[in-house]
Amino acid sequence: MTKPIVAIPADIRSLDGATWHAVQHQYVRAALNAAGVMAFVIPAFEEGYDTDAILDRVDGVLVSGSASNVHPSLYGIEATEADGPFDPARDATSLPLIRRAIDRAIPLLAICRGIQELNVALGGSLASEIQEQPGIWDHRKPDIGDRDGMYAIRQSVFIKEGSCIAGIVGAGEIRVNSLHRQAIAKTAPRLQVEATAEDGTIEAVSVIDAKAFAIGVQWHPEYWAETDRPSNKLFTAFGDAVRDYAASKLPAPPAQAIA
Ligand SMILES: N[C@@H](CCC(=O)NCCCC(=O)O)C(=O)O
Repeated sequence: MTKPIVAIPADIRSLDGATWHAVQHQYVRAALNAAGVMAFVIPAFEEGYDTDAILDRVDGVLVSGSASNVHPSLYGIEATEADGPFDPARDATSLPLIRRAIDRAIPLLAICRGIQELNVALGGSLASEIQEQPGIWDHRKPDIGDRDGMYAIRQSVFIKEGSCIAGIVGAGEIRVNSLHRQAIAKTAPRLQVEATAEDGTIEAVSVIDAKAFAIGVQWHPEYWAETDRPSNKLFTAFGDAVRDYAASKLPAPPAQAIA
């Protein structure tokens, strides 16, 4: 069997006066080296998308982090300038992709902006500038020039006993990185909380009654997926689910001819 393929929805970025559909290398690298799957970058369009045409051709969906925020109008809040930056094309692409992947039992791993999109896609809401709330830590990207420093593992997360992630990395404390200023506020009805930080911030969720792997994490397992044990286990489990889904689509072998 050839390698299964995961779709990674792109961000819209401007570079050299041109518009790019972009995905950071760390997601593609983790998909290939830790999950053992190929990745297709899915362009981001505000209109005219055929979500099922994409999902017909892939075996999983990996929703990446990004500096942009989900538009607040998508969870019933009027946006201000301070809620940005926005990426309406990514919102319009990834939210339906998430909903349909869950409906179709296609494995889904949603990271950072991805867990926020998963929550909004299923009817939840987000809190902004969480570090300004009493008792909430500063979860933002550290002000450090090099990427290993930005993505350094520096925070504890507590995985709930009996959760899906506990079945992959074990229950209890793991150490993770953190690069976000928003977090889940109202948890979508179809999501269960799998892990929290010490300050109560929701760090991981799974889809209740999902027929396939359907997990969101607020941290970045992709960055250290080749070297950090919990990060590697998450990506390996995602890869296994993607392989199982790909195998389930193969035609049944022909019945043995009776001699
Ligand atoms: N809206 C989010 C975005 C969180 C996120 O995905 N962070 C990754 C940052 C990647 C980068 O800056 O390159 C928020 O909560 O801030």
